[in-house]
Order: sequence, then structure tokens, then C-alpha cells
Amino acid sequence: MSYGLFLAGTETSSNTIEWAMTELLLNPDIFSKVREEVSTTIGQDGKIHEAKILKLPYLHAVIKETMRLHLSVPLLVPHKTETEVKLGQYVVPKDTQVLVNAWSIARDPRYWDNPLKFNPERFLGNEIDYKGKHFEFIPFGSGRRICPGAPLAHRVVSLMVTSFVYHFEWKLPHDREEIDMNDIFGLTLLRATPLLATAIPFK
Ligand code: HEM
Repeated sequence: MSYGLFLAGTETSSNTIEWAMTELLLNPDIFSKVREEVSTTIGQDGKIHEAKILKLPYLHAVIKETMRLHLSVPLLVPHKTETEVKLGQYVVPKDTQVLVNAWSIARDPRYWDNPLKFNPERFLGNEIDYKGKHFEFIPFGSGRRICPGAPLAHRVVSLMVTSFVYHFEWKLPHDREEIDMNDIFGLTLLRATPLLATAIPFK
């Protein structure tokens, strides 16, 4: 049980952090906005408390946008119907294995303007959240089997990205355009090439 929790919680969280940093390094304007927000809110003492992290709307929009474009669990976890279910115009028979393609839904132009663009602004000024109520955005699933680790994951990812942005200057060893944006499909969807960047602590 604890090993299962460890597996479910580690790769998914670290992968999301890595994709968030990738998108920030690829989009310097967005990075600057996050840094501005983080520096103003955290202040000079460098203590990144949970209470302060809650006051970073732009950072949270960046994390949501990262989770929209780079879902760690693209097909969620397989589910099975216990009874026959009528879903819209479809009838799903009892004992059917159901895979939900949350990856595809999160890039569907019927629900998202310019879906392939990394645009955190789309999450500002609205209530769209990953708590399973907005079906166009379900990186943690929805309903009874929704990820129980979502609140923890949210805190860990926010804390790590805030710390990385607040404490370090980042340099890529190559041009931005050369960042490999491909992913590979294993147990979870991971970056095909690990992100390589140098972290230089602020003086
Ligand atoms: C960014 C990080 C994470 C993502 C994207 C993620 C995503 C998901 C998804 C999509 C599911 C399947 C939900 C469904 O099929 O409806 C799931 C299930 C699960 N997750 Fe997470 N997860 C993350 C972090 C964590 C953490 C930190 C933990 C625990 C410490 C955790 C524990 C679990 C467990 C135990 C399940 C199975 C729940 C069940 O079947 O009832 N996850 N997660």
C-alpha cells in the first residue's frame, strides 16, 4: 500500500515540476511574471510559507497550464463499469474497461482556444480547477476514484517551483529552441529527454 502511494506520488509530481520549469525556460516572459509575483509575495526573508504560496495566482495558473498540456497520467487509471451505464448517446455494458483520454480532452479545440499554446492567462479570472468538476481539465481524474494525493501534489509542486524561481537564476546549455518537448509513454507520460539547466543561486 505505502509502496503504491510512493509510486503514484513521486514520478507524477517530479514530472510536473520538470515540465513547469521547461515551459518557464521556454517562455521567458512568463518566467519574468512568475518571478515578479513570487519576489513580491515572498519578500526579502526567503521564507516560503504555505500561506504565502496560496497568494500566488499567476504561479497557480502556470501549474494548471503545465498540467493541462503535460498530463502525467494521460489515460487516467483504467476503470470498470459495475453495471450497464448510459452515457450521453452511448450505452456502456457492465464489466467494460473504460479508459478516459484526459490528454486529448485537455487539448481539444472545442474547449480550449489555441490549445497547443502555453498560456497560463487562460486560468486567470475563472474558477476552472483540477478538482474533478470541470471535465475539460481532469489531470487528477474525477469522481470517487479521483487522485487522493491531489492536495499534497499541489503543495509539493507549488513549493518546488516557487523555490526554484525565487532562489535561482537559470541557464540553458543550448538555445531555447533546442529544448526537446517530446514525451514518452510508460507507466506515466514523461519527458523524453531530461531537462538540462544550470541553477545559479541569487546572491
Ligand atoms: C502531480 C501529481 C499527481 C498527478 C497528476 C496524479 C494523477 C492521478 C490520476 C489521474 C489518478 C487516477 C484518477 C482516476 O482514474 O480517476 C490518480 C490516482 C491515484 N493517485 Fe495520484 N496523482 C498525483 C500525485 C499523487 C500523490 C502525491 C499521491 C499520494 C501521495 C497520489 C496517490 C494516488 C492514488 C493512491 C491513486 C489511486 C486512487 C484510486 O484508485 O482510488 N497521487 N492520480
